[in-house]
Amino acid sequence: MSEQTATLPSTGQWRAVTELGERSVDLVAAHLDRTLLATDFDGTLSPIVEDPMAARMHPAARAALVQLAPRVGQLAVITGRGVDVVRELGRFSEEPAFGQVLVLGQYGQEAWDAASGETTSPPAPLSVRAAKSQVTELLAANAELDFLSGVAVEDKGRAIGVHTRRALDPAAAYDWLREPLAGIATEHELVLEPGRNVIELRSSTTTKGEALHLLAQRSHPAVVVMMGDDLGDLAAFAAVRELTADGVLGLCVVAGSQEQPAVAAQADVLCGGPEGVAAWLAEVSRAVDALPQRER
Ligand SMILES: O=P(O)(O)OC[C@H]1O[C@H](O[C@H]2O[C@H](CO)[C@@H](O)[C@H](O)[C@H]2O)[C@H](O)[C@@H](O)[C@@H]1O
Repeated sequence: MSEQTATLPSTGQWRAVTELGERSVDLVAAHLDRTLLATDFDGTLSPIVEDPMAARMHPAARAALVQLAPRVGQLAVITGRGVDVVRELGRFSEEPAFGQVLVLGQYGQEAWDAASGETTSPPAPLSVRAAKSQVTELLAANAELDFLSGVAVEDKGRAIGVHTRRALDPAAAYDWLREPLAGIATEHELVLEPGRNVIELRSSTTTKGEALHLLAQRSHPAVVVMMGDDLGDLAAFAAVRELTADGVLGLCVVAGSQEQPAVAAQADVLCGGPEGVAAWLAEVSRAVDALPQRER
């Protein structure tokens, strides 16, 4: 990690880390109608909370996106969540400004297109059911281990998330669970996806990087922005660099956190949490408003 990314900006602040990052606000504002603005949900738009179902988009991020969404080339949410859940938590259907948003869920396995109202969701393999039973048995069989108390299983249909945030000792629970969960994943040919206080066992090998490439093929953007905070976003940040090599202006905006410090190394723009992401989006929105009418 460079010196630039070693220190996180304070909550609600952001800092340019690269030369492109320095120009990020003006670049996106100037090319807004040819920008693919892609974002992760949890930890990026939505502050991390203990109960996954209590996650909500930060009001300042929502306000900025409502301003930008009707004018941006394509707004897309690429998330580990299922599309139905993220639609509900993000209240995307309620807001007319989000009428063109695309949501790619479960790392690109599911899709919801707000414009057509169409949801694509292939059937979930049965192996996930069997894996869930084994995880439940594993937790029950080790109930005497105090540090595991509070571990919760999230059923996402085609994946399960084993959450340690509310465990008595989150770090100990996470470390202990890694090996048996890896064994269960291998047995059922599932992918092990580590994240912030969560270990997911998922049935697809698709990545957020592949999802971002598909979006770019569809919208032919001049600028691609990916905003994320977690290990699952690294593939999308790598895709931004690949698209940059193909001549697109690619920007990685990282919602920095103490929980996942290594992700900061990918940043062109490093933000102090989702509040910092909201501040960067708000600045882009102000820069768009400041442009002469004919350039918007
Ligand atoms: O790709 P994302 O949109 O970032 O989704 C990744 C996972 O996010 C959720 O878990 C995370 O957020 C929770 C709510 O703030 C938090 O309690 C948990 O510790 C985090 O890992 C979600 O529950 C998972 O299904 C997503 O895959």
